[in-house]
Amino acid sequence: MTTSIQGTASQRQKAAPAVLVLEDGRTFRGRAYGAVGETFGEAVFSTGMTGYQETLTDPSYDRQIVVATAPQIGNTGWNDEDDESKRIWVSGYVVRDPARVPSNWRAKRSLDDELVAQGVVGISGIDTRALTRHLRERGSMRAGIFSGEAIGPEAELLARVQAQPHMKGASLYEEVATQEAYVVPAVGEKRFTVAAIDLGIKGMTPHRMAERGIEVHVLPATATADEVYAVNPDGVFFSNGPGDPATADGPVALMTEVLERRTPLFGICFGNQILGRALGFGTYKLKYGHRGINQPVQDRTTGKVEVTAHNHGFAVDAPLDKVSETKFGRAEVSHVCLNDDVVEGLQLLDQPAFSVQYHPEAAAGPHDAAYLFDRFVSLMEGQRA
Ligand SMILES: NC(=O)CC[C@H](N)C(=O)O
Repeated sequence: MTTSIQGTASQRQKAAPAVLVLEDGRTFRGRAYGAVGETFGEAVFSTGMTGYQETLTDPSYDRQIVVATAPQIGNTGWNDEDDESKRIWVSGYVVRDPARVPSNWRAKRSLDDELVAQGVVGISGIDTRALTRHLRERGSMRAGIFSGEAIGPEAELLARVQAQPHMKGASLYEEVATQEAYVVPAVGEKRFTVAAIDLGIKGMTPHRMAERGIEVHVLPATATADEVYAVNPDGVFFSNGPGDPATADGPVALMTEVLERRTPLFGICFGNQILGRALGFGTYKLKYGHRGINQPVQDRTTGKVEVTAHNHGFAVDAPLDKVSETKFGRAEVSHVCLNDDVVEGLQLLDQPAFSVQYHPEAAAGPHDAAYLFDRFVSLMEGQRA
């Protein structure tokens, strides 16, 4: 049977006018979507055709206004199963054509209603193709969405957007990470224990480990090495997370201790950038980043190409064409994005540690990269042997 939800929140609010103001002065006028009010963040575009529920609840999107390039959003409503964390983290949502009647067997409410319930301000009815081309040409930039009574004179709105902090230099992981440690039990027989440092972890990540017999101890971003080793881990994991990796000095110091102890290590996204830094590489901000679920990546260790899920605005600056000597031995770029040659993975050759810039947990996204969790298991098995 199909559940359909009639009468969305924007219909109830009679779609108040709304405006998106970019920091370079470009504006887009549309209608309120979700909560009515105002919000600020870095405007970025995501090319995923599906998976908006996972995108909106991914903590790595903290303080970002996400533009959906897919023109129709909300068609499958909102369910009680696909959240990647406890709440929506995007600071704003920009869509072209919201579903008037969402329909899916798992839907419990409309996306619009969920945005209202969580107080997330959005805008609909704008030319998202023109906006995306603008961001691609000029780069991701600060923006504000104003709707209803929040719409004031444009010069004032622009001045407020321009007064917002930049994403470069933003330290955000502590504001999204858990305060309390918790355990995700292994599914079936327990084979390994992993300490997972939560810098904005997505729910699917411990789940992908748990289904491989791993008991996952998720620890706060501020965990110390003593707290990590108190769980007696076979491996340590560093999660994805929001903000500029150049600010993550605490996690870099913790990872350095883990590397010194030669504990098997795996990092995803922010975790890859932290490994880059721990090895002595720099990080930099991409012009408009990679966000979507169809990005081609080559695993240079096997030559295979995989289609992968991405959400990153920063990247590691490491040489693609040679093995680097680091303080933890030889390191190489293991994965590269075939669209633009951005570093998508790192691996150490003299000790068990690796990371990827993209999302093998693939929520939402293709499952091509799930083998990386098996690689982590192999490293832990190797250490025991
Ligand atoms: N998903 C992530 O972990 C993102 C990492 C970092 N905040 C970036 O934008 O590059």
